[in-house]
Amino acid sequence: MSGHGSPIPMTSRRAGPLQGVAEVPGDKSISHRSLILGALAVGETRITGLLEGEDVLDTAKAMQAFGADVTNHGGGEWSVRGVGVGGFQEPENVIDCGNSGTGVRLIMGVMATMPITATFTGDASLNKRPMARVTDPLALFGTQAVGRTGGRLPMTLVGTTEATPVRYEVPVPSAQVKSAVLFAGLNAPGKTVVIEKEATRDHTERMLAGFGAEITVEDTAEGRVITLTGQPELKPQVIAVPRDPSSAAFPVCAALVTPGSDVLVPGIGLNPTRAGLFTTLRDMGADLTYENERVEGGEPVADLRAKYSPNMKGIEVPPERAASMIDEYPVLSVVASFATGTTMMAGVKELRVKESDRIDAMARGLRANGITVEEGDDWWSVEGKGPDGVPGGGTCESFLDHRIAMSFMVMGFGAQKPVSVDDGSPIATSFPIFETLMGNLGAQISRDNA
Ligand SMILES: O=C(O)C1=C[C@@H](OP(=O)(O)O)[C@@H](O)[C@H](O)C1
Ligand SMILES: C=C(OP(=O)(O)O)C(=O)O
Repeated sequence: MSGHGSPIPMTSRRAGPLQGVAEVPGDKSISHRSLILGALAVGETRITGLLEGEDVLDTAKAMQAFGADVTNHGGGEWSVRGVGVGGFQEPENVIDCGNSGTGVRLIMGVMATMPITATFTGDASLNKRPMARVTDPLALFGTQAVGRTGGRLPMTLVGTTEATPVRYEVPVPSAQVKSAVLFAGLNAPGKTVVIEKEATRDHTERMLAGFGAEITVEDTAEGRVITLTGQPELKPQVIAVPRDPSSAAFPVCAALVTPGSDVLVPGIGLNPTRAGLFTTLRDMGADLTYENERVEGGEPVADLRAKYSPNMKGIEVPPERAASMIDEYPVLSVVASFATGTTMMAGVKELRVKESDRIDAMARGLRANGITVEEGDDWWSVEGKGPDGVPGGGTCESFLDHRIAMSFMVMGFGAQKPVSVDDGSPIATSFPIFETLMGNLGAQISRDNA
């Protein structure tokens, strides 16, 4: 859990080129779902490459509290002995999901249609985030929720004993909301239907099918229509978690803005619902290539090669691409600072309800480093200073948000003066080896404020 220890100030500065191979950790979204679906299967699911970041470790603890048997065998190998759909026991204590929106929202969905009561909490960041987007559709199944004003954590959910399946059109582009409804539908008899107007990451659909659930996805005029048949027996799986494209974004973007760099980031999942950043960087003129393209575990995968790219141009990022790169806008805004011209990012209101208000957090930090930023409710734009024109020299607040902290570290590698963050401790939620990995490529990060 982040935010419970002392803050870790960090500073990054220009050093030589970044070179070498960056083996980023396992995908966070798939790691959460591997533990949760493993806990709902009958028998033992084995997982390799699990992300051992704080967010996922909190989900592992939660699955244990609900009665699954979760074992860490070391070296990223885990096993989960599940209790079957509907089989969770009532936890004896409050479930603390730390910094993780994905963890808390998915787990709320799972327990919502079981005859148990559970209370959820998180850190200062998670306890500010909206939960009604999940508890509203869960109420349609018959689940009751009582939380703080505005639908905030801590919050108690009383699972329903008589779930009826629902048909729900997700009002915001959110894979967490979609997944919570599908997971609740698992223990409702009959067909639960979820409709999303814009496609969001589809790991839940793919993994439910992999665990043996009956699930169909249709592209219609209404949007993506997902139909799940409730009360399946889920079969335990052997899962190799692919490396996280959202973590790969950091060494990739660092290489693009650091003179002389050439970095290989192997084995990155390029599921189209996740790969929007890489398309955008290529549209900007980044020297980013896909090598050794292949299919692994049913997902497209490639080795990414990123080289210093002094000729990038600002672009208008297509709003319809937002969901496929939603966590990557902070680091994209850093790359945009090193491009020529303006980068416009629209249709991104969801950025305001992440671990921090990411438009506000980035705008403040970018301005502190000499960059001009404009913003509206659901858009923002960054004026590029060119490859060698980013002043730097600022200290930025990370607002308990790992992606804000890592983005400003990337800025410092290419800026004229060092860039600092007040607290890099949240980086451990999703990318615990970030400092070591960047250091091995030749980057300079120190634990102090310049
Ligand atoms: O389902 C998931 O694993 C995630 C969904 C996204 O959140 P939203 O559903 O709030 O868009 C994303 O930002 C988060 O990092 C992971
Ligand atoms: C938004 C994120 O995570 P979560 O919603 O799970 O806290 C993220 O990792 O960028």
